[in-house]
Amino acid sequence: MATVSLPTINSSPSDLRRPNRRHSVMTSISSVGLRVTEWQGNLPKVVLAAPHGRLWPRAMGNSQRINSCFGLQMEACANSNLSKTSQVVGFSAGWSKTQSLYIRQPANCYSLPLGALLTSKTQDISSKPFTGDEEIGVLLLNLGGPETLDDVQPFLFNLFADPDIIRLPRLFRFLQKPLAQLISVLRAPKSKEGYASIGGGSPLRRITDAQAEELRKALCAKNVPAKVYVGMRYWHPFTEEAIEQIKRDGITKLVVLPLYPQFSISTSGSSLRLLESIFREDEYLVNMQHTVIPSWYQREGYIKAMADLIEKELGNFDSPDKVMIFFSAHGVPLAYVEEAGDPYKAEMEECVDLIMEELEKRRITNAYTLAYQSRVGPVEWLKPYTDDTIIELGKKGVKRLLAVPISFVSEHIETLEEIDVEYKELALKSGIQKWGRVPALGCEATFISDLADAVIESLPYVGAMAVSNLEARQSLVPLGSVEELLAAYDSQRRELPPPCLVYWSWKLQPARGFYISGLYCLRFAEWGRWLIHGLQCPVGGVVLQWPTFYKAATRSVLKKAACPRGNAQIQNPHNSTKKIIGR
Ligand SMILES: C=CC1=C(C)c2cc3[nH]c(cc4nc(cc5[nH]c(cc1n2)c(C)c5CCC(=O)O)C(CCC(=O)O)=C4C)c(C)c3C=C
Ligand SMILES: [Fe+2]
Repeated sequence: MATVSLPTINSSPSDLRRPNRRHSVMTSISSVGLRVTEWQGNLPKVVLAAPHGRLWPRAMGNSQRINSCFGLQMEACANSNLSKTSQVVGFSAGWSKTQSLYIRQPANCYSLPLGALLTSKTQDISSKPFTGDEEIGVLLLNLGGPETLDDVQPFLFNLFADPDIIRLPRLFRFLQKPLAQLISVLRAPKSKEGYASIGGGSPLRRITDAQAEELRKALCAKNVPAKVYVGMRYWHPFTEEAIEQIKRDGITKLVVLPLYPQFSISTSGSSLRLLESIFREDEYLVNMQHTVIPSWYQREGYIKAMADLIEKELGNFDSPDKVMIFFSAHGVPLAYVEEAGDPYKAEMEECVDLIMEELEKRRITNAYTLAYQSRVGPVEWLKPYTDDTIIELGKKGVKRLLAVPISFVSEHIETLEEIDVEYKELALKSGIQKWGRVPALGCEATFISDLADAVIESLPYVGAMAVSNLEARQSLVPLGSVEELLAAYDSQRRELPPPCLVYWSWKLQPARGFYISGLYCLRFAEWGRWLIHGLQCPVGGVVLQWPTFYKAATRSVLKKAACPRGNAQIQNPHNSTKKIIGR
């Protein structure tokens, strides 16, 4: 349990007009899924992202999920008189692989009163036009794609230069750009072939621009005039360009909406980290009120829109009920999920469950499966792989397959080339007789309207004061400012079991009498990496960073001590003092 101090927030009309960084921090605290569970004296104890029902095997399904919904509900009721001023927040951020960062409203809770709140909240807000001094902006974050074949290599360079895509140990970060240059040059020919086969470039910019325009119209129709911006991570229009435009337009309230339904460190996480660094350096942005909708795969509108598309495509098969529904998600390296705690896999599995539940309500009970595509490089990625699964299904005698791209809402190279060409060919070779593919959502009306609702529901929390109505807060989509979102994300990694003892002494006497002795300090750092934070050097007092040298040894010692993911108690070999390293 760690505590952080938060500034006291006093609300006044001028505070509301003039955005204040502290407000933004407070908003995010309320938005990322922190909530008061009990009172310590007159201070609320706020717990981050309580466990919620997810990933129950479908056979266990509904009853257990509903229990967890009631858990949320009961807490909400018990604490509905939350103070407007919070000064100390205790983080108790238990994290497991199947937990996600944010409190969310499982879709099958919509029939509960909490769900009713969600709907009425949206209506309340949208019936009042947003007028006055506020300039509302929505920033859509996306990956970006090369528009011509000449763009392919520099696009790939930008992608591989991102430390959230190729995650090097800190000591080797200086190699990031040379490595990105090398990999991008080596990969460019293969990628160019792919882009050439889909018309010479990625359609992503065109589609995302169209989505932005449709979202603007949908917001306007719901009485919320807003400007909608597109910020791409690896190609034009870059996020930095979008931010410049946001400043020129004098936006005072910004909703950040990644166009990835599920959160991953490598996609939304990377874009948010970039935003965090841009925000930090810019006076205007530091003071601009903002909030983030980190993932939205569980929204009813999105789930229904996906189910509509699947239902429609099933209709194109001769025996729709005999079709295997094949969800294919973009993969990530396994270490992202297993070591870095990326919620991507858990969110993906829950998303598939929710879509299948929606289909079941429509009496569509087809067999289905989920696999991961598009792996790059030599490391292990999330399994099962799409290609292996197709071959296996063919062997098992499956004859009809409907591919559903699930991690992305626009057509792009991985739907148009990888699924439509490569996987289809593989499927036909493997014995599948009829192949179909669900289109990406694009500008589908139900989907855009739901995105607009998500934005509208988030508006009261953009730079708002601490929220007094916890139930209302919980009925919203999960939100948070970039800064706090990431802080919460990181803090969860550091919630560790009790410490165990680790002792090392290390001596090195290289040439020229240079003498380093004593491993001094070891800690379990963010992203699940073991980092050694310094080697004491009696000669000259130099502190060296040595992240990888002891990694394997550390693991094995901690494993022996039955503390495989615990924090460590370090004994200084020079003076026998002990130090608990961790949070
Ligand atoms: C949820 C979506 C995505 C995740 C997760 C993701 C992770 C991820 N991707 C790479 C490497 C590449 N991705 C490439 C293209 C690409 N990736 C996504 C989405 C996700 N990536 C999209 C939508 C696109 C296509 C954009 C377009 O131009 O249409 C590419 C380039 C294409 C190619 O050469 O295959 C690479 C490379 C990694 C390493 C990664 C996780 C660590
Ligand atoms: Fe990718």
